Amino acid sequence: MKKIGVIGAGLMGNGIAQTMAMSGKYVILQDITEEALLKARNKIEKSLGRLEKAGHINQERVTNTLSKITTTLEIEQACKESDLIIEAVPENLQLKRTIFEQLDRYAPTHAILATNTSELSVTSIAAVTNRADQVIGMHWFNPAPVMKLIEIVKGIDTSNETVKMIESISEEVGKETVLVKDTQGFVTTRALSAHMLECMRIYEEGVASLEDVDKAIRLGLNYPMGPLQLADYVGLDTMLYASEGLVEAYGDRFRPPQILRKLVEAGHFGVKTGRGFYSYE
Ligand SMILES: CCCCCCCCCCCCCC(=O)CC(=O)SCCNC(=O)CCNC(=O)[C@H](O)C(C)(C)COP(=O)(O)OP(=O)(O)OC[C@H]1O[C@@H](n2cnc3c(N)ncnc32)[C@H](O)[C@@H]1OP(=O)(O)O
Ligand SMILES: NC(=O)C1=CN([C@@H]2O[C@H](COP(=O)(O)OP(=O)(O)OC[C@H]3O[C@@H](n4cnc5c(N)ncnc54)[C@H](O)[C@@H]3O)[C@@H](O)[C@H]2O)C=CC1
Repeated sequence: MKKIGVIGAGLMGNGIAQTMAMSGKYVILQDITEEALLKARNKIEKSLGRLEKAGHINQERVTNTLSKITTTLEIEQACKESDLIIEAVPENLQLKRTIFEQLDRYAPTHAILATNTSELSVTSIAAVTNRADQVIGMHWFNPAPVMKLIEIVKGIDTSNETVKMIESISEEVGKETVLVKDTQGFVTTRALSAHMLECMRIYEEGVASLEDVDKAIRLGLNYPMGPLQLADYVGLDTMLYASEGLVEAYGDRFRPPQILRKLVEAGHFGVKTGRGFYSYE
């Protein structure tokens, strides 16, 4: 697999594009606005700069990586020569199904179509294509260039060959994998949601301040980030979208707390909008 199409250039799409390009893949990154593509390129440059400053890569690798990434507003363009297409648009089943219809139409017949969904049904997304055996969940973690895992989700019709190909390319780009069944929230989103939800409720009930809930989990349980800080980092909009599917599958235990709903209603999505649980302005 040499050419990778990435659909959606947001938080995850730009990190996935960067990771692939750093491993020598040619990447074509697609989004619906020039602004999103520009922002993505800036984020990639910043992230590469960080890695260079930390001594992990040299200037030549930065230049080389950037030269491997092109951008487009046309989904057909992102598909037509790609061996693997990774979708990273917002967490909405209908939107993803519409995108996959197009991926199936424009991608070469050999291409694998992967979704970065956090919890939606890979089987349902695959069902709109004529190549369900070549559709798979490839669930990355934020920040994609740094996090070590890819959670591979095998839909009902995903072939073993497709799983092997995705295991192989994940390893090639420096990631470890786990293989999971196509169930709502897989392993990681289900586990993370339960943890985050309880922490939000603890904060909402006034048991401790925002900072102290985060500090307790960070220092007491040795997590790299506090849960509310992590929620802002992931994006509160994405979390709320993800909660809808989890509530449908598992009921009230995943019902989002009022605080999350209100922040999203106010347009405070976390780091990406400058305000969430915390302020970043
Ligand atoms: C509750 C509501 C209802 C229930 C529903 C909830 C649904 C929840 C659904 C969630 C759905 C979406 C999430 C998902 O699908 C999966 C995820 O991605 S979950 C999030 C996973 N990520 C984490 O948990 C991150 C945790 N944080 C960390 O690991 C670290 O804090 C982090 C690596 C981000 C930063 O490290 P830190 O030590 O804190 O800071 P440094 O600045 O020192 O960085 C360390 C190291 O890493 C390099 N680096 C960091 N970021 C980048 C980057 N973007 N690009 C390049 N490099 C980066 C940095 O340079 C440092 O390198 P050194 O070599 O150590 O210098
Ligand atoms: N935020 C996170 O930490 C993680 C998110 N995910 C999943 O990755 C996917 C994307 O999430 P984020 O990158 O956080 O979202 P985001 O909101 O940062 O980015 C989504 C991007 O998709 C673009 N987009 C919207 N409609 C589109 C269309 N029709 N065609 C092409 N592009 C379109 C948007 O303009 C935006 O740039 C979701 O499924 C999410 O659940 C998975 C792992 C971690």
